Amino acid sequence: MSQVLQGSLFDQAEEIGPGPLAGVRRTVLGAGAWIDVLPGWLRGADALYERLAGDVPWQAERRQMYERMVDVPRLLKFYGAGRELPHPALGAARDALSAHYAEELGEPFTTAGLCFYRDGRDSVAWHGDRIGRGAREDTMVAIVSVGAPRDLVLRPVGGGPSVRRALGHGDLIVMGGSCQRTWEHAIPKSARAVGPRISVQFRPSGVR
Ligand SMILES: O=C(O)CCC(=O)C(=O)O
Ligand SMILES: [Fe+2]
Repeated sequence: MSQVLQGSLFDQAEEIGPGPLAGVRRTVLGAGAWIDVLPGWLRGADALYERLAGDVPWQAERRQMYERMVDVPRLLKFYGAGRELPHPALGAARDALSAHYAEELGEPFTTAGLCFYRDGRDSVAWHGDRIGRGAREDTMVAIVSVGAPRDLVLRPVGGGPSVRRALGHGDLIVMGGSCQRTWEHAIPKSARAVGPRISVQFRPSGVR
């Protein structure tokens, strides 16, 4: 077993890679939206966290917010279709998801967006992934999380009860159906001392 895995309470797997998808559980959110969740899908998640934290050329970005330029509160790296991913386990995960959802999605997952939440101050504000086709069409966004758990919260556009899932340590969540149009999602800031988390979002081409 590699040095990096020793002392891990969560994940003693020697191989880094996706497990079977048979255990994935669907929750129907309503308005044509659903989420599929499979805790601990990615084996060796602690080791993968270490590799991605160290190897990915993370980028700090600034974005216009009204009149001001502000720091994006997380680090980012986007891999477009056909680009080599920073660890082979991510390609294996993408391909396993593409195979599992082939019939329902009708196209493969092709891109990988990576986010690095350094601590509880890093976050993603409420949004749907609507830069591309997700604004008009049903689609899927599959997210694998490594590192410490952070809450992903979903709420219906226009109000209603929210849905919360703590994601880390190799957990999978897939947002599907109308989820990007009819629901919003966020990773809220946390006042608690939370460890770092990396998420990998797989999307079909043209969804962003
Ligand atoms: O980190 C996550 O799990 C969510 C990221 C997200 O919603 C996005 O990048 O669009
Ligand atoms: Fe998103």
